[in-house]
Amino acid sequence: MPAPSARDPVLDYKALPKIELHAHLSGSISRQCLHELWVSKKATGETDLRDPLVEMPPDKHDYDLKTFFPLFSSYIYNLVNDVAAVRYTTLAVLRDFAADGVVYLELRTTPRAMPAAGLTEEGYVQTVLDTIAEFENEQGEDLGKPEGQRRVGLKTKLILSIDRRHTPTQASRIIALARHFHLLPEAGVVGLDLCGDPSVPVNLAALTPLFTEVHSSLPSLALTVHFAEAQVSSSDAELDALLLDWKPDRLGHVICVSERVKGEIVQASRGKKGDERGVVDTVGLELCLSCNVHAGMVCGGFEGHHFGEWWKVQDTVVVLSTDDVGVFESPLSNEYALVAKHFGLNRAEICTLVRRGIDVIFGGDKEKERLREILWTA
Ligand SMILES: CNc1ncnc2c1ncn2[C@@H]1O[C@H](COP(=O)(O)O)[C@@H](O)[C@H]1O
Repeated sequence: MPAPSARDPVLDYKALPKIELHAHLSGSISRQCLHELWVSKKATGETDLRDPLVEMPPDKHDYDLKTFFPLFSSYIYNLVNDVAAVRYTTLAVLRDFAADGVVYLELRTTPRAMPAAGLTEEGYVQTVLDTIAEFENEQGEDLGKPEGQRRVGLKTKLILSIDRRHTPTQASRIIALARHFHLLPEAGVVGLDLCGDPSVPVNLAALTPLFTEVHSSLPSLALTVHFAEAQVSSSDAELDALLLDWKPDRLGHVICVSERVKGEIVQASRGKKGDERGVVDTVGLELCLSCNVHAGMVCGGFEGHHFGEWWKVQDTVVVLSTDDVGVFESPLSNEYALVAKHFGLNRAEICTLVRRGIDVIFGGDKEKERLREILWTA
């Protein structure tokens, strides 16, 4: 669809309908939402944590890989610790993405049991899926509005994350959950992810057979992995196993890659054309500029980001993503503004960049069709 203001050379990045494919649920909760949750828990004596606005001061974005991961294990997970909190924060995250003009979201989250609240890992996933359904119903009411006042709705699918810290038993349980929820009629879960602190060694010997098995027995369940996020997680052994044995459909971050590995990525992408799995036919690269720059994961600021190297490569598809908008506070609309500013993309190139993302979503052909209709062509 052409943009309502197609002749205006200045793009309204918020109004631009966008695709977000790399967003961690717990990292996408805004400070304000965490604060509201804290206020209500404090009032009922349910928490003795510090105010999130003190713990994560507004405008502090320079979390590096050492200070970033403990935010979850030592703080956010202790605040978001029951069904009501998961529901409240998930709803807020969905509303924030929708308000920023995101029309298709693949949200990822690590299934987390909350024994004190009587919640199992399965119950956690069910709660997130129920909240997505609730949000979509809430949006549905918008369809009753007269034409011209309707928003294009946000459609959300879920990816289940396995953390590098997980034992093979935990990983097997999450794969089984993904399989279960993927096979339900609504198929709310569309993929698996490998995430977590890159400084934690990943147990490739144990995980590789698990991932290759699910890939071959349930090809429609797609796979994305955090790839070469830091030097310490970029050995040849790790990158070769992830890329060549696991055969992921998308790669997150892709920072510390040698020329040889870059060539392998392009080859893997070309190889997908004839891949009988056919979830996507090109490897997608989920690139998160603000996160990488603020966390000091790349050198040379925004201009030095490897987006500049990849976005014109025809054999792969780059999808701009936010990673953890709650922490780094750069919404997807701003990520597009940043690439326009630092890499000189014009209006047509931005629209093309967004539309190319359609090819690497995990959400199926019907959703691809909807996106082809609603994403701007110019
Ligand atoms: C710097 N970028 C990143 N690299 C690797 N893993 C990341 C991440 N950002 C977030 N996570 C992973 O996502 C979890 C929080 O969301 P969920 O509880 O799953 O919804 C974190 O604990 C971490 O394992």
